[in-house]
Amino acid sequence: MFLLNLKGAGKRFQHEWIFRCLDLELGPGQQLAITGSNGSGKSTLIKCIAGQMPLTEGGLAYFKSGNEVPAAEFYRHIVISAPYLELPEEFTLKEFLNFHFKFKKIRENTSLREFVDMVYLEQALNKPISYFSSGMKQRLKLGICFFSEASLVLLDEPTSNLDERGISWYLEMIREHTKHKCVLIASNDSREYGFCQNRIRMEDYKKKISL
Ligand SMILES: Nc1ncnc2c1ncn2[C@@H]1O[C@H](COP(=O)(O)OP(=O)(O)OP(=O)(O)O)[C@@H](O)[C@H]1O
Repeated sequence: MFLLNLKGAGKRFQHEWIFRCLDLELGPGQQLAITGSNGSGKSTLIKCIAGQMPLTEGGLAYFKSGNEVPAAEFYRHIVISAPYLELPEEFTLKEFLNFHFKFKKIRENTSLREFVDMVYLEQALNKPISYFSSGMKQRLKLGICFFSEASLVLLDEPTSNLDERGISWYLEMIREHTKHKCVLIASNDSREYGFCQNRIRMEDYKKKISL
């Protein structure tokens, strides 16, 4: 059993509060859409939850089987796909997958062969990632999220660079492969998050301070 808990969370850059007073509690099988206009702080919140950026105030905690996970161990339970995260371009797909799945276990009963079929990259196994199209890179980033063993899946703009087939594929993957995970989606496109039971708008957590 996994639990993500944010209490009174706030983030400020210099003098500007991006969000404040944000409380969240999410567990397995729950999906949260983080919506808001450009620059409202969706990616900033995702980065804070991923442990890539510290909160300015408030608390962030993960619990696994009732025990709090130490901050230094968060990354073991999290997978993230975001436009600002780069893939190692000099690796071939095969080299990258062998490397990645050394650190994050591939989902039980899934082989590398099945993985590449699922993300329809079977023709690209020996191709350097630098030669991938932007859609191929996006399917790889998302596939890593869907097929790694992790309780918390963070997706920032998940269908960017995907065509209609890719978007249908994304929705099917979400349906079939995230049932018992906690999924957070930062997005402005309702097709990406229409299925989420929980939604927040970043504007509701914006409080500027005057100095
Ligand atoms: N490292 C940083 N230092 C200072 N300001 C930052 C930093 N990162 C983000 N910001 C600012 O925080 C605000 C929120 O940015 P963020 O990227 O989180 O928004 P967003 O909702 O994801 O936007 P978009 O929909 O355009 O992707 C913006 O005003 C941005 O300029």
